[in-house]
Amino acid sequence: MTVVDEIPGEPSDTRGRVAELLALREQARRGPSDRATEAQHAKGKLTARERIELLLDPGTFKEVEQLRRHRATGFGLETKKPYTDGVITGWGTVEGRTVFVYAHDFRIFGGALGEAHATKIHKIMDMAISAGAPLVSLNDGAGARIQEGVSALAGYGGIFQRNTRASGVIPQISVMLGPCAGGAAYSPALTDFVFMVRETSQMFITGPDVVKAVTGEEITQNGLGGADVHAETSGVAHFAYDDEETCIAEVRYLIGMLPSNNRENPPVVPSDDPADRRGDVLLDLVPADGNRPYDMHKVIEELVDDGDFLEIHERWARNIICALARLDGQVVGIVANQPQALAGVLDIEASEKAARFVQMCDAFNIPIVTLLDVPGFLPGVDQEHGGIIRHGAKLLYAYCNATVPRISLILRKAYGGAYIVMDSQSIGADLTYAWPTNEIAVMGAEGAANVIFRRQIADAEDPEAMRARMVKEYKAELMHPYCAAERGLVDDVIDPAETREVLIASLAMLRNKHADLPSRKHGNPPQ
Ligand SMILES: CC(C)(COP(=O)(O)OP(=O)(O)OC[C@H]1O[C@@H](n2cnc3c(N)ncnc32)[C@H](O)[C@@H]1OP(=O)(O)O)[C@@H](O)C(=O)NCCC(=O)NCCSC(=O)CC(=O)O
Repeated sequence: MTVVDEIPGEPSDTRGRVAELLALREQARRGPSDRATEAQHAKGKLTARERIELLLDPGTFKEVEQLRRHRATGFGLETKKPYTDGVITGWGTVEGRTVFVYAHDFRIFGGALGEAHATKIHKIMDMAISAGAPLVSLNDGAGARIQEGVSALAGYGGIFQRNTRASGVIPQISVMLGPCAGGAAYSPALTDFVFMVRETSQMFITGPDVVKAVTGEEITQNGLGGADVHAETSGVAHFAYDDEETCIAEVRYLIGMLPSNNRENPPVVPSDDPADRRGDVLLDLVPADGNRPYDMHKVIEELVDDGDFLEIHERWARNIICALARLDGQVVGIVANQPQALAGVLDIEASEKAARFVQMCDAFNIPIVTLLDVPGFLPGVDQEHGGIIRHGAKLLYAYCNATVPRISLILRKAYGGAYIVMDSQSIGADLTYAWPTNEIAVMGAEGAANVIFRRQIADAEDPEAMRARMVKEYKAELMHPYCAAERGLVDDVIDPAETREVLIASLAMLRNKHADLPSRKHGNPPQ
């Protein structure tokens, strides 16, 4: 196919030229063939343009480089030069705010990335960075375009470099809507959020065939890198949905919670939910007995505007909850231990999950509210050998580095290192509150008594009675909020029913907080 073949006749005037342009545009818009579109639909997938229509406000999409074609030769490429080169790029709006987008067109070379395709993506990324607006990638591509060899690989490099440069400057959201292998999987890993759709999207560095050849393991594409695997086991995906429509609707919802760039604050949505609404239900929701589990989701629901929150990494590392929500219309990031999963302990995965979330909130001017009910870090050989020290340090580092408003509330227990890590006053929380059920201590009473009263217990006539007495004494002496309150380590002990009002008043006070870190190229965070 040549350009000349496609231009009808010899247009002699401007109207003729415009007709020619419209014909070319229509050809680019339609894509390769109806058969290819039917094949895409038959796989349960939408086309790139249908996806863009779902993502953006109706009629707002402005396409860039629609008439771009590759100039590669060899392997028959010189006769196959489709417009767009397999990726549709441009911008539009989501709820009236500018958003940039690129979408692989699987109908063209399986959405595989060649040189022209890559440079289109580079351009749209540069535009998004310059304009200070979020970038959404709708991924459905087979990785590097094999026929273009090293040029395709270099094209990926340019994307990765821009992803990294844009990190913390504009929100970057990757939506996985097809098989994404090799190079196609690295870019999403560099972005802020990864969305996947069950059954139709996969991410892996090497596919099942290579895995079988190298390790002998037999596995399906979904078993290796499907949405559930990445949302529950690897943590690569933040969100997983059953269909593309729901997935893209949730992307729009997320964008509504984020600022356009790191120089703006997140959008405020006025709320009818009264700022001083009491939460008496909290008095029964959280048992005073520190060993009894409860669902922290219900606490969050009670505190935030209209009970509405968006949980990130909902099914990975469930012992910690990370969510975006609004308090009196202002977006906040909530980090909360979940006593219902592994007693809310901090382990390797929970530390990694929360560290990335805290970092994201800090980058995008989202105040952080931390709800503590944590028995400590998870002991065990697996955890130690897996590097709990450096993974736990990631969370510590993220909090210590965060300059956004930070408020922490200790609901019940807060023991040892986990207490310090979860945004204690000593690592820079702006305000710390405690409920009367709070217990801040180096460790739980039983463990503490066994260590510090070991001799008295061993020498006693009735060791068990002595142990019980010592535990009781330790609890009475240390395990209540007033030790911390007396030392100024919590700013106030509050009635749980007043928590929403206290948080909202504290956030209002901190709205104009400004803090600078020491001048440096960048820190060297634990990895
Ligand atoms: C992505 C797939 C699972 C999709 O399978 P499907 O059965 O749905 O579709 P399909 O195989 O018919 O492919 C659709 C069309 O896309 C073409 N096609 C597929 N992969 C291509 C590629 N990488 N480069 C160029 N064209 C490619 C096919 O030839 C076909 O063209 P036509 O329609 O003309 O017949 C499979 O195509 C696949 O495994 N592709 C190879 C993936 C890969 O190894 N990529 C390189 C990664 S390495 C990399 O990126 C760098 C690195 O990290 O090392």
